Amino acid sequence: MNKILIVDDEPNICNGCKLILIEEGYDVDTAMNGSEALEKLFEQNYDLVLLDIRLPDISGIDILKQINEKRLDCFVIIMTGHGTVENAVDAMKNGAFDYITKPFDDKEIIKATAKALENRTLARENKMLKKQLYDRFSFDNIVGENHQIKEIFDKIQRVAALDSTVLLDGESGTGKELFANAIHAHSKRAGNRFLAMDCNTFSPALMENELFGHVKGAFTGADKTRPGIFEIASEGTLFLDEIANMDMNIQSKLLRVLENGEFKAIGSGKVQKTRARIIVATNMDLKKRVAEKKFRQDLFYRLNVFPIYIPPLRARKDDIPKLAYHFLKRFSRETGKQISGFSDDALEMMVNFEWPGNVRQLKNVVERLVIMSDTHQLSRGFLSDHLEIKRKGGVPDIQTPKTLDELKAAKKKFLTVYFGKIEAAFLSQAISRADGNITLAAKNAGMQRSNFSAMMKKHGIVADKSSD
Ligand SMILES: Nc1ncnc2c1ncn2[C@@H]1O[C@H](COP(=O)(O)OP(=O)(O)OP(=O)(O)O)[C@@H](O)[C@H]1O
Repeated sequence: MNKILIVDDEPNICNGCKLILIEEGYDVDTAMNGSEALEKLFEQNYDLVLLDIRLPDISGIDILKQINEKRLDCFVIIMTGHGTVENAVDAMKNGAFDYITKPFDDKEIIKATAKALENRTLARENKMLKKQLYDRFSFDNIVGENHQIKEIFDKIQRVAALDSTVLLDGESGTGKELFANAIHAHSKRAGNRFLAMDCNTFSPALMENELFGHVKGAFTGADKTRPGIFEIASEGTLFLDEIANMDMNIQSKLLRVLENGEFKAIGSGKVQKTRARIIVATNMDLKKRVAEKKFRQDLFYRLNVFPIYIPPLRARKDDIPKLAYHFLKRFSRETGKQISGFSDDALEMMVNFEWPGNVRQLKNVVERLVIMSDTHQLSRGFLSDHLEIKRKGGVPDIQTPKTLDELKAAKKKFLTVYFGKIEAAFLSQAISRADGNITLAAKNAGMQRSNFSAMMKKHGIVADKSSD
């Protein structure tokens, strides 16, 4: 039950308000002067204080200042009988949530109280969400004892507080998105949105639309104005993954955003401003892309203000046992299995494995082991069966390449044929698990709906509109 303190030297007001608010189901206390009010405030926890601005001993403003100083977790509504704007403005400046002018009727006091308490609940939830976000991406949940990872933690802590652009560079699965999230969670933007976008998934036209939005009538089908993520994430953080694949035309638009925060929605002549913090990631050598004229040099310099290199897992083998145990604990908890650990030779095998898919691959292997295991300890034999499946399975029917170009073509074919199949299967499974509800499927898969839909489009998967 919400607890309220009414502070007023007029007994009629104190008792009258008390009766009204008790009727409304609140737990109400009163104080007839400033020192009694402070005594009660320091002793008990109140959700809301209705505070008269003029008291015989201490002014309401001074009490308000004490509430702020002592960081008491309550909202304050100032009651002023003198109705001057100055009093009210002064009170609001000192952190009061609202003010009401005497004389007020029952309805006014009930409405003001309900509004303040509703806002207080929201503020509390927001604080809790911020804390959850912070805990999730706190360094305790990012495993890394290796000195290179510790240096990354240090860099992240330094850069998080600023609004600087960060470039995360590392192979796929090394944790770039996890570190981007950690930067956001440790920044002053933590209470605002973190939006991620994969530049690989979108065609240039879709990408421009997603980033900058469009105005009504900008193209066929644009039946209403829709904001892009630069507008939506203006107070938050925007994570652009696989930046090396960004279309050249969009690269120049991104450069403008980075230089002065300006952009234009598709079909609009109006320049808009964004304050979004930008974090980008790449698993390609951006300098090489610049040399190949596939990436703008000026954009590269703009993005390279604060580069963070995340080494592949094989270059930080000392972290493998810790990571393996971290995931073992997590998946054992999730599946309710009692698995005490890995045998020594299983751990040794893991440490010596190359992990081309980095931490993501290790995580997936441990998840599979936990699901399949019926024993208390995971042995080397069991592990090797599950690593072998990966190695034996899926060797594609591609002739051994003789030149570098053929090797590149083979790699492309391999990715298109095999990874495409995995991507399509992943989408179908997610959609069917969510009974055809695309929004839910995207949410469960940990993706933004727009990214999910773009991936569906790429594979020609059509949504069952009736169920979404
Ligand atoms: N140091 C770590 N501690 C705990 N979990 C980690 C760590 N590094 C990565 N992971 C986990 O591994 C998975 C892959 O990480 P993430 O998606 O951040 O990689 P990425 O580099 O962004 O990959 P990609 O380039 O393919 O997008 C995620 O589930 C992430 O939570």
